[in-house]
Amino acid sequence: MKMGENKPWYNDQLRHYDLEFGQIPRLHYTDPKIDELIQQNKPVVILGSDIVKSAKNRWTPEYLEENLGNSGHTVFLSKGHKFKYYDESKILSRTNSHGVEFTPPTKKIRMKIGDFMKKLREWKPGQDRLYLQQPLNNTVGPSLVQDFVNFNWDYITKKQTKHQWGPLTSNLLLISQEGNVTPCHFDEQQNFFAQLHGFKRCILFPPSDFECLYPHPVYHPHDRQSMVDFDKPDYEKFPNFKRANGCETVVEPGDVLYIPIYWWHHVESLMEGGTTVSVNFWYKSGTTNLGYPLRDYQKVSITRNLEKMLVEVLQDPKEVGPLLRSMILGRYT
Ligand SMILES: CC[C@@H](CC(=O)C(=O)O)C(=O)O
Ligand SMILES: [Zn+2]
Repeated sequence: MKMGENKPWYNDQLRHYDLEFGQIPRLHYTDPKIDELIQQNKPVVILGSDIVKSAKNRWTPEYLEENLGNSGHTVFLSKGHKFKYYDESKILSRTNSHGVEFTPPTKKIRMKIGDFMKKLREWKPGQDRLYLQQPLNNTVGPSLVQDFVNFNWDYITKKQTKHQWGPLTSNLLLISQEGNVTPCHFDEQQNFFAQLHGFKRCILFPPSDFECLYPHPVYHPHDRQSMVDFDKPDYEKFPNFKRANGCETVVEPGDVLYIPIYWWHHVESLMEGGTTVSVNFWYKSGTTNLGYPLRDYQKVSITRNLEKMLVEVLQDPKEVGPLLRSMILGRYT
């Protein structure tokens, strides 16, 4: 079905990209195919579950303003609609002493929820955009704690156990201004991404699209982020981007999207769709029993470890390319 038909949004609320995307399966939570897909490390949208029923459409921006607590939260500011993540610890690292100039694309500040909501209400085009991204912790108000306790932890924990995931590491609360984009990246955790208010378009690519999405080097602050600007792809620098095999869905309140570990994902709050609220559940991956042939995400993990070791031992990132070329050209190619 074309995106947007018989749906509470319109196609022109979706940003336009050069690629065509398949559809991520959307299955009722009782469908056994869900476990098959999770086992295969493939994405699926879980429908009609009560996983976050206690927060679905209840965690509205106004309710959160009342109940999130007054301790101040992490807010990112951006000049444009993109909020590209960067690892602050890698800005100052030694390997960057080789003149890798890095200007953070967003500003990270702490803001009280009341100020954040006021800024959202008064926002004018041309002003910095805002995105609140705060791990849920014990500073939230009692009403939110109750809602959180009332998530369907039985269902979630059963999935975690059945698929031998590691421990839950965090739940990131996301309050996004309409139209904001989190550009394409992958995480090294399993993720149940729950949509609570408003609509978000999620475009996912398999780990095997590594060669099409050109991640920054591991030592770079934008490690795990794609170098390709989806709004204006540079096909000279990134020719394989046109071969990327994306699939997409628009998550609605109550939907839970399984974003498998090492899967690339681009997330956008629909334009003119109002403020959106999501919460994710990040799990460490379980112990990897290496079966052969290796899975695509296992190969990505191996290349990352290799890259880290080479940068560490060579010290100068500019030596990694020549060394790898001399090692493989004419011998493994
Ligand atoms: C972190 C922000 C992003 C979600 C995501 O990347 C994740 O849950 O891993 C989004 O919703 O804008
Ligand atoms: Zn992510």
